Formats: sequence, structure tokens, C-alpha cells
Amino acid sequence: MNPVTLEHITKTYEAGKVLAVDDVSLEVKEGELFGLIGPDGAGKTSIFRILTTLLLPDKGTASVKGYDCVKDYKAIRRSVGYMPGKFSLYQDLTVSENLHFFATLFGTTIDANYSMIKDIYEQIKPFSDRRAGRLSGGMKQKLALCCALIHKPEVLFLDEPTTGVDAVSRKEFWDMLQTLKQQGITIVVSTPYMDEAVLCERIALIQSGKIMSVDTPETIINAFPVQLYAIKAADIYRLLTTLREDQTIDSCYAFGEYVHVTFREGTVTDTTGLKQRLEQQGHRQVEIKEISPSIEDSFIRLMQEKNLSEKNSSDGRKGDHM
Ligand SMILES: Nc1ncnc2c1ncn2[C@@H]1O[C@H](COP(=O)(O)OP(=O)(O)OP(=O)(O)O)[C@@H](O)[C@H]1O
Repeated sequence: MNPVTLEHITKTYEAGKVLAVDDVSLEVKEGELFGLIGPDGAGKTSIFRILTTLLLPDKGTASVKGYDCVKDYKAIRRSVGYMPGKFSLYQDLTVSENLHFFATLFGTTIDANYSMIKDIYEQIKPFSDRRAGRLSGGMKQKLALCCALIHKPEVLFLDEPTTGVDAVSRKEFWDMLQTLKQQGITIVVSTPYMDEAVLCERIALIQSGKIMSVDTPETIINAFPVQLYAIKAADIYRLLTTLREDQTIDSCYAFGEYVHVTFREGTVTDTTGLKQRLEQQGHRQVEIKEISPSIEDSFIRLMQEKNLSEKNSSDGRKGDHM
């Protein structure tokens, strides 16, 4: 049996008014580094809290290591490690006091499981007498990871561990996850940073509580159905407005210094013609090139398709009442 499963999990708040998780089914495989990728409010934390038994689902079933997330909550709490999104350690306790505290809570000692945290703890050891509240973001994150690992969990849940952390610490953190994975721990990690998706073996793209796609990052990228273009001009904002009005263009959105564009199905993709039209409309330094999509492009495409199908089904329902 897969170590993490969700079957038709739904979670609402405020007496059903806020739909946070919408009929989600997922399986995470043994020893996998699995990413839950989505923006703020997508439902990632709600899913983590259900899997770590801190929240009850409205509907559906979930299990971790074969234990039911509702009935077997005690067994789950013993066998998982959880690093919540918000910094969860005791700010007034020192680094070593925090670690001792979490070890004691799980009925173990730092010495007993030191091999588990050694590589990470060695990096914060020089600050072992410093209060957690006075550590840098990257250090706090390393300490939180040590505390989540101190009882040798079989499954590790990390909710947005790199949010608000500098680029170097983010890189170091992902290197640590790769090392932990090699020790056989199943890791489920969430992030709003699309560039981190490619560091996972498989990912689920989540938006408004719905899973839009689950696969390897590579397969999701390869499934992008059309050719993508990047267009640049001296005035990027005016370029975006012009492109939105162009009848041949299906979608366009700002992406760094470029606008990413796909053409409508059935239209002849004439980039030379488009360049000329843009220049005739006063755009300067126009550049158009074919590019390969990134996970972020795939996410945007899936989101647009989801919105369109929801709109069509809602229009259909309205039509039924007429
Ligand atoms: N206790 C709550 N009461 C009401 N609404 C909530 C509550 N917790 C979460 N929500 C709402 O549920 C939706 C999903 O939130 P959730 O925290 O699970 O998403 P997330 O992807 O983890 O985003 P974030 O990073 O912002 O926490 C959001 O619309 C959020 O505002």
C-alpha cells in the first residue's frame, strides 16, 4: 500500500461557505519526494493538516502508512514528521532546548537518533545556545527540519518550507531533502515556487482546492499541447494590451521581461506578420521567439482550461433553467 493516500477528500470552512479542498484523490509512493505545487490559498495547508490528523475532512478518506487519518490519529502522529508553514518552534528556547523538547515529546533522545539529523544539525550547532527567535530564516528552517526528524519519522510533511527564505538557503534546503530521500524517507513538500517543482520526482498542481495534474514535472511539461512563444518590446505593458486584442492570439501573460503567447487553434502562426503588425502599431525593439514551456506555463495553461470548463458547465446549467 502506498504510504500516503487521499480518496475524494473535501474540506470546507465557515459552515461550507469556503471550499478549501475539492474532491482530491492522490497517492504518494514509498520513498518518493512528492511536491504539492500551488499558489497561496490553493488548499495545500488544509491537505497537510488532514494528513497529519490536525483537521477532519468533511468527506473522503485519507491514510498515512496504512493508518486512517481520522481513526488512527495516534499511530500517525508517532510515525510522521511535520514542519508547518509558519515557524512553529519555541522562540524563547535555544536551538538545543528546542531540539531536546521535541525529542522528549516523542519519548526519544537526541543521541538515539543523532545520525538522522547529523548533517543538518552540524550546520546550526555553532548557534546551539542562541534563542530560536534570533536565528536567520535559513537557520530557523534547518532547526525546524531537525525537530521534525528527531523521532525518525517514516513520512515527512513539509508545508512551504522555503517560503520567505533566501535563494542560497532554498538551494541548501532542497539538497538536504535529496539526502533525506536517499535514506528512504517518503517526503511530501508543498511550495508556491514553481521553479522548485522540477526538484520533485512527481508533483500535483493544485489550484482552488482542485488537483489539475499529477505526474513527473517532465511529463507535465511535455504535455503542453501547443507551441509557446516569448515576445518582447520596449514597452511591455502596452505590448500586453495590444496582444490581448489580437484575434490570432489565444493566451498571453507577462513572464519576466517577456510576454508568453500561444496562438489560437486553426490560425496560421505567422510570427513575421505579427512582428510587422506590432511595429505598425508603434512598438519598438520587437523580438519574437519560440520557447519551451516551464512548469509555470503548464500551470497557467491548466488553470485557464479549468476556468473555461467551469465557465462552460456553469453556462450550461444556466441554459438548462431557461
Ligand atoms: N480556518 C479557516 N477558516 C476559513 N477559511 C480558511 C481557513 N483555513 C483556510 N481557509 C481558506 O481555505 C482556502 C485554502 O487554504 P489553505 O491554507 O489550505 O491553502 P494554502 O495553499 O496552504 O495557502 P496558504 O499558503 O495561503 O496557507 C483559502 O481560501 C483559505 O483562505
